[in-house]
Amino acid sequence: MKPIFQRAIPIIEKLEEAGYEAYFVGGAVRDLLIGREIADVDIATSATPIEMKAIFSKTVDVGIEHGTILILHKGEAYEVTTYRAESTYSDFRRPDEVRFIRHLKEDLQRRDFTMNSIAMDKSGELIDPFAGRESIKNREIKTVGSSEERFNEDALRMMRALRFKSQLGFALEEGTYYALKKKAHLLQHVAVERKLVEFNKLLQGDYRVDALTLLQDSNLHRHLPMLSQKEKALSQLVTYPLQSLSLPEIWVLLLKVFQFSEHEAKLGLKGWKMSSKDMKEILNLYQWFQKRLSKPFQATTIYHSGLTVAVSAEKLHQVYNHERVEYPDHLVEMYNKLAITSRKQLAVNGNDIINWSQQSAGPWLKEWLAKIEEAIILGELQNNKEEIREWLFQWNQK
Ligand SMILES: Nc1ccn([C@@H]2O[C@H](COP(=O)(O)OP(=O)(O)OP(=O)(O)O)[C@@H](O)[C@H]2O)c(=O)n1
Repeated sequence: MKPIFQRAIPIIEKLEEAGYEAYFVGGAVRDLLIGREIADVDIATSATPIEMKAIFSKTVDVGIEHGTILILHKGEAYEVTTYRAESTYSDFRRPDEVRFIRHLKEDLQRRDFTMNSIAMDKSGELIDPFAGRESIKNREIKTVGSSEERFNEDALRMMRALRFKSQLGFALEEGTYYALKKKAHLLQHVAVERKLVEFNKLLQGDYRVDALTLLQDSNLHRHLPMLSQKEKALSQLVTYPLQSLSLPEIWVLLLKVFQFSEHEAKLGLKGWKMSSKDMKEILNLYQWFQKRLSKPFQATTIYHSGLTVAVSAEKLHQVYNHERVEYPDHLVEMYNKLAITSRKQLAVNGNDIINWSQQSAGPWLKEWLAKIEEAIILGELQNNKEEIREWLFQWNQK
C-alpha cells in the first residue's frame, strides 16, 4: 500500500477498535487505481462526529453538521466523514436535513460518479458495488445510478463531470451526458464560488479543449458568469495552445478573446467572485498584455511591469498570435541590464530634491522623481546623487 494510505491506517484501526467501520473513499482511491498522484486521502466511517470526537483527542470541526471533521494525526490532517444518506454535498442542504447512516453501500450509492464510489479497507481490499473499476478501465465518467437524481442532489456535479473530463480525458457515458444536457439549467442555483473551483480545475486539465467544447455543447456555459452568449469566443479560445499557459494567463486570454475592456474585465471577474488577490493579478496582466500587443517591451515598460509579468505577457503574445511558445530570454537580459529595478533603489529621495530646489513639496515632486527614474532606466543618467543633482540643475535651466 502507498505510504500516503499507510500513514492513515492508525485512524481506521482506532475507529474499528471502538466498534465502527472506516474505509478510504473518494478521489484518493480513484486516483490510486488510475495511477495519478494522490493529494490527500479521505475516510468514511459509520461513527458520527460526536462519536469520533470521543475517540480522537486532536480534531477540528470543519463541517460537523455535514458529518465531516478533521482528525490530526502525526502532523497531517485527515477529513473523516460519517456515512451519509442524502447527498450533503450541496451548500443548500440544511444541517437538519442530513441523515447519518450506518451502511457503507448506501453512502457510496449517493456519491457522484462510479469512479468516485469505490471504497478501500485498511488491507487494500476494494469495495466496489457500482463497478467503478470497470468505468476506470473503460475510461468513462458515469453517475452512480440515476444521473438525473445525482444531478438533482447537487447540480455542481455536472461541472465536476466536465472537470474530470478535462483532468482525465475520460468520455462521458451516454446516459450521464444526456441527463447533464437536460439538467444543465440547475447549475444556475449553485453558489458561484463552488463553480469557480471546478472551472479553474477544468481550465488546467490536460484535456481542457475537449472539456471546454463539451461545456458549450451541453449548454452548461450559459449558467456560468461571463460565459453566457460567448459561444464564438469560447470556440476561438480552444484553438489556442493553452497547455503553455498558467491559470492566470488562461484567464487573461479568455478576457482577450471576449474582447473585454478593462472595465468589463473587472466586472466579469467580480461576477465569478474571485478573490481580490487573484483578480488584481489577472487584471494587471491583462493591462500589460494589451500594451504588449501594441508595442514590444522596452526598458521603461519592463521596469514598470516587473520581469514576471513581462514574461507572462510575452508568452500570451506568442500564444495569441499562434507563434511557437518560447521562453523570452531577451526580456530577462533586458531586465538584468536595468540600472535600477525599483524606485527604492534611486540614489536620491524626495527630501533631497526638496532641499535642492528649495520649494515645498507638491505634485511636481512626483513628476521630477519619475523623470529621474526614466532617465536612469534609459541609461541617460547614472544613479549617483551628485550626477542626479547636476542633471536636475541643467534640466531646470532649460
Ligand atoms: N458534489 C460532490 C462532491 C463530492 N462527492 C464525493 O466526495 C468525494 C470527495 O470530493 P472532493 O474532495 O471534492 O473531490 P475528489 O473526487 O476527491 O477529487 P479531487 O480530490 O481531485 O478534487 C468524491 O470523490 C465523491 O465521491 C460527490 O459525490 N458529489
